[in-house]
Parts: sequence; C-alpha cells; structure tokens
Amino acid sequence: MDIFDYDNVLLLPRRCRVDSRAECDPSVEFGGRCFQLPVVPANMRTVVDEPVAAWLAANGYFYVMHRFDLDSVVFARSMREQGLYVSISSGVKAQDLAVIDRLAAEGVGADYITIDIAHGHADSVRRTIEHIKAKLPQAFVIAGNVGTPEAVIDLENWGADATKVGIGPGKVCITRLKTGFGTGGWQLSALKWCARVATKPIIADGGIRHHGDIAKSVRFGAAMVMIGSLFAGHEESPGRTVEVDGQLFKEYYGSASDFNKGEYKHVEGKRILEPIKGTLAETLREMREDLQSSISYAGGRLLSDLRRVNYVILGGENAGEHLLM
Ligand SMILES: NC(=O)C1=CN([C@@H]2O[C@H](COP(=O)(O)OP(=O)(O)OC[C@H]3O[C@@H](n4cnc5c(N)ncnc54)[C@H](OP(=O)(O)O)[C@@H]3O)[C@@H](O)[C@H]2O)C=CC1
Ligand SMILES: Nc1nc2c(ncn2[C@@H]2O[C@H](COP(=O)(O)O)[C@@H](O)[C@H]2O)c(=O)[nH]1
Repeated sequence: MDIFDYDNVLLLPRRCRVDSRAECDPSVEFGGRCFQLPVVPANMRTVVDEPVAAWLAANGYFYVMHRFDLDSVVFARSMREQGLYVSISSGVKAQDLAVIDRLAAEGVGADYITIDIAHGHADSVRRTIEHIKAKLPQAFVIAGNVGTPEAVIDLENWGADATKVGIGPGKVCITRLKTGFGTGGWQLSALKWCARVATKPIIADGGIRHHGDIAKSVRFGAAMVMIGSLFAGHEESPGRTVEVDGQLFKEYYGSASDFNKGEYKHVEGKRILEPIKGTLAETLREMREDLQSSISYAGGRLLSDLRRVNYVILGGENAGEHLLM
C-alpha cells in the first residue's frame, strides 16, 4: 500500500473542457440535500455555534453543530423555527441516548446526526446507531471517527449512512503522541484505503491545511471534508479573541483538550491561537473559486470529475506516477 499525505501528493491535469472556471460546479449532494461545497466546519466549540450553524444552513452549506455544554433539543427546535434543517452531534452515553429520545418524543427530530467519538469502531457506536434508527428512522446517521476499512465496513453494516475517517490528523490533535495510534501523517492514504471498501459516503476529517487539499480529498474518495483550523479564527468564530503583541488571534482548541473538557483527564487535544482572518463568507467564496479551478484542471465540470485524475507521489519510498488504467 502506498503511504502518502496531503503535502506529498499532486493531482495531474487533464485537457480543459470549459472556457471559464465559472462553468465548473463544486456543489454536492449529501444525505438528500444539495450543498454549495463539499466542506463542513468541524463540530468543535471554537469553530461552530448557533449563529454560525444558522448562517451556514440558510446559505446552502452543510454544518454539524457540536455537542458540548449544549441542549441539542433546544438547538434543533430553534433551527426548525427558522425553517432550517437540523444537524447535530451525539455521543454514546446514556445522556446522549436520552437526547435522541427527547427529539423523538417532542416531535423535533433531526435531519443529520453525527456520532462523534474518539474511537468510533466500537460497540457503543453500534448501540447508538441502532437507538437512533429505532427512534428517528428518517435521520441521516454519520458515524466515526475511524481509520481502517474494517471499521468502515462494520459501521456501514451497523446502519450508518456515512462514515467519518480521521484519527489524529487534526491540527490541535495529540492522539498520536499520547497513544501511538492514528492516521496523522498518512490521512490521505488512509482515506484512499477506506474508500476502497466504502459503499456509502465518507467524510474526510482533519489535516486540511490548504484549499487544494479539498480537491485531493475528493480525488481519494471523500464525499464531504470536515475542516477545523481553516474555519477557526474568523470574525464570526466562537473562539475567544486574544491579543498578542498588537495582533489579534482567536483560540482554537481540541474537543478532547482540557480547555474543552474542563479537567485534565484523557486529554488528546491542545489549544492554539489562529490569526483572525476575515469573514466566513469570504473564505467560502475563495474555497469555491479554488475548487472550481481544481475541477477545471481535472478536465471536468462537476466535482465528481476530480475522481478521474491521475496523481504523483513526491519524494520518499512511494514516489512515482500513479495512472488510472
Ligand atoms: N478525530 C480524532 O482523532 C479525535 C477526536 N476527538 C474528539 O473529542 C471529542 C471527545 O471524544 P470522546 O472522549 O470519545 O467523547 P466522549 O467524552 O463523549 O466519550 C465517548 C465515550 O467513549 C468512551 N471512549 C472514549 N475514548 C475511548 C477509547 N479510546 N476506547 C474506549 N472507549 C473510549 C468514553 O469513555 P471513557 O472516557 O470512560 O473512556 C465515553 O464513554 C469528540 O468530539 C471526538 O470526536 C477525540 C480524540 C481523537
Ligand atoms: N485527536 C484529536 N482530534 C480532535 C480533537 N478535537 C477535534 N479533533 C479532530 O480534528 C478535526 C479538525 O482538524 P483540522 O486539522 O481541520 O484542524 C476535527 O474535525 C476532529 O475530528 C482533539 O481534541 N483531539
């Protein structure tokens, strides 16, 4: 198996089929809805809050609300009152299953539920999927996080409608240092490995450092790409603003950091400062333009055309050209 990551793969251009990049369409269907881009801000407390979620939903983007110190039922009801779809996160504990029960009993429901735990290849996730499917059968269930084909196969067989791949590639992740496990450093080839067996959509989660990494994720099998650090640090981002030597930053911390947990227990995340970088709308516009360019370099018009391109691995033992034949 080739081992590579975002920073040592490049996609190879194919003959252009458009006269303008405006003809390239980066939209994607996911879970029965069409979204403007195949990207979703990470369900982390310093990346998304209620106003950001509502703005994304109202403007045709996918969002996943986080699940920390939040009443997901109140959140879901408020989105419904605004005529917006509901996309929440769930853990696997008794209190998380009780939230599902309340969503069902109070008739609020949910359109997307992301089961989001550190080691998602677990019986607790199977039980949670089964619980959601029994109580809210219409909900589109995303389960993770995982990093192997065996896990993707199990989650799909347990009823997940999509799986989320990425253990430890995140910018504020310290899982590989603390545990010795994960896909950090080879996330893109882990995605490729998982996508080979997947029969349902995959969300590639973590490790995106440049807009071109979105196209690379799609090339290697992602239907959707979850991004934390590139979405943290915007004017609307919920992280606290911090001034250092006259420059403004926003804090970005891991969901498994002591900053998020409120205690130093099973810590697998850290806190960093992201320079403040304008509005979310500006970044999403630039992502759209860059993805339109990516599609044009792929010789295509649609996002799915990215899947057809060849690629090269730069440097190292796996270096070489990889042709689709
Ligand atoms: N993508 C990634 O690489 C990672 C992401 N995270 C994020 O951090 C947040 C908190 O995650 P998490 O602590 O799982 O969520 P929770 O605190 O909700 O814990 C979920 C449940 O899974 C158990 N659990 C957690 N890790 C393991 C493990 N390695 N083996 C067996 N059981 C486990 C916990 O029990 P107990 O605590 O008693 O073990 C708990 O019962 C989530 O948003 C998650 O996505 C965290 C780490 C890695
Ligand atoms: N190992 C950990 N991973 C975490 C933690 N909090 C979030 N995450 C994951 O990171 C991505 C975002 O990655 P980025 O490279 O785009 O910044 C996020 O979606 C989670 O999967 C954590 O505390 N530890």
